[in-house]
Amino acid sequence: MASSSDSQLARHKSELIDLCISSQILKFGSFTLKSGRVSPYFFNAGLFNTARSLTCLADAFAQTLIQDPNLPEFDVIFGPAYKGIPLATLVCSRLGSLDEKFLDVGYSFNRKEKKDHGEGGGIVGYQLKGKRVLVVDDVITAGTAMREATDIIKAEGGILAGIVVCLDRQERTTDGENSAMENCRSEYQVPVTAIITLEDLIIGVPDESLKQQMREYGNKYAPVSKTQ
Ligand SMILES: O=P(O)(O)OC[C@H]1O[C@H](OP(=O)(O)OP(=O)(O)O)[C@H](O)[C@@H]1O
Ligand SMILES: O=C(O)c1cc(=O)[nH]c(=O)[nH]1
Repeated sequence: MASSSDSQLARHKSELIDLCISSQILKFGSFTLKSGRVSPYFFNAGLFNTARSLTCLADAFAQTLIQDPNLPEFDVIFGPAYKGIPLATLVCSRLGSLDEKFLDVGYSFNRKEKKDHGEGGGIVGYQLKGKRVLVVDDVITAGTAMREATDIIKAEGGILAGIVVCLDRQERTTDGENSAMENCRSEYQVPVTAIITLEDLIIGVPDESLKQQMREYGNKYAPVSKTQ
């Protein structure tokens, strides 16, 4: 069976894709997304649930961040609830162990429901006020979750520094013609990066009929510039 390591993808991408396929983090069927779109594939980052898979994910985030010539300076890594929470923790810890210049970088996440006892509030971890914030998340589809995350950062007095997601599904926003990633770039004017894209996933998926279903879905929700 061909694996994505036979392709031209960078090693950290192909290893991640192979893991997603072998661990069924990438699933096939019919899935209703946050946007209401019905997708024939689903990336379930909740299944990065072992030390082995988290190590692979941490490697992929770290490679992507460290190799990025446009990597912004940041003080805090923010992961939106829920699936962004372990990602922010993981990436913060991995960067600190790779380079001591990251040792004082903080991590933080929001609560989906505010807590009104104990320490209270909506943010756990490093406070964002006046800090340069890098957002990490599992997947971007129509960009709603990213807007919610950037609104939280703004409301907390943080300064958005950049965005890194594990998977860019390369879809357009629900209310426009541009890709959700492009929309973030132009709206926030910060570096916006993904470890892997739908195109990368299609390379890694061995089954021709699944590849075709992913292409058809991708075309249906592609940014308008890409469909012309
Ligand atoms: O770009 P979008 O169209 O917003 O879709 C992507 C978002 O949807 C999911 O979050 P969700 O809030 O569903 O789930 P979670 O609580 O499992 O993280 C996913 O984790 C992304 O954050
Ligand atoms: O758009 C979504 O809601 C979504 C897509 C996907 O592939 N994985 C996920 O967790 N959410």
